[in-house]
Amino acid sequence: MSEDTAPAPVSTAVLRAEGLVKTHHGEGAPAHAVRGVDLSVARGEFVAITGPSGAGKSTLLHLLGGLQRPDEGSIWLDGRRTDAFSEARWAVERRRAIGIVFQFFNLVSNLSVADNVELPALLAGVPPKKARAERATLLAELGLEGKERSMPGELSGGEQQRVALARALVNHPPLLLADEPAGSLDSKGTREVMRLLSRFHGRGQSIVLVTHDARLASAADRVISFFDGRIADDATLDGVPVSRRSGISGVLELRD
Ligand SMILES: Nc1ncnc2c1ncn2[C@@H]1O[C@H](COP(=O)(O)OP(=O)(O)OP(=O)(O)O)[C@@H](O)[C@H]1O
Repeated sequence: MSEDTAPAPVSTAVLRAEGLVKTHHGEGAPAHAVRGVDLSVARGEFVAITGPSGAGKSTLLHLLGGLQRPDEGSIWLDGRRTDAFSEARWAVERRRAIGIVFQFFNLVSNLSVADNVELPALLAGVPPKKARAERATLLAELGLEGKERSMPGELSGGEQQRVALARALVNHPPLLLADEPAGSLDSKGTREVMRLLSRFHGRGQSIVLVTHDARLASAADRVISFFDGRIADDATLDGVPVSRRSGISGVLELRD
């Protein structure tokens, strides 16, 4: 059996990482952004990762989503080992298994709202008619009916983030990664994002959310405090450390 097809150590985990290390080599001293992270996220779980600026939160999320490569460590996504994937294989995997939303939406500015949402479905091989139907359902659900023909620049920040959410979810990925999704929104937009994340979570969507915002983090059912490249604390919102809940010290086996 190749490493690629070997089963993940915890079969209920939608995401599992072991021994992740990432150092950035830019100008000046190397930045040890992620210094040895073990993490397991159960299917249907909503995990918030908080911590001070520069702690390494975004780097960790980028590693988990294949947007950056770890220097060391292993990642399993929905049962498949992904850390040795090529760029092309990662691109396919992201379309299938991960939705990602960012602070600044990253919509394609010269495509309409409808096309932005349909594009990932079409790229994944979904028939055009089905992609249109998925898009229509999601945009209606997200309160964006009537905006299909708008261009992203014609929408408010909150509306653009809702389009980004629709685009991230159009292929029904097992995992949604969100990096400061309300970071550029006002309080109304923040509440809206929080409500939507909670709603999708309520339907079983697994979510990993990086945020500075304690209000957003409070929508999650587990909060990881990240500090200096490491997990400093990991607890469910009822205050139970995840290691104690699972009966395993260190890391992190979650629910059945
Ligand atoms: N591409 C890069 N090249 C060089 N250094 C980087 C790069 N990306 C991040 N870093 C550095 O790695 C460290 C962790 O950054 P990261 O963005 O992951 O932290 P963060 O916790 O998400 O911070 P913030 O909350 O401010 O976004 C910082 O010291 C940062 O300057």
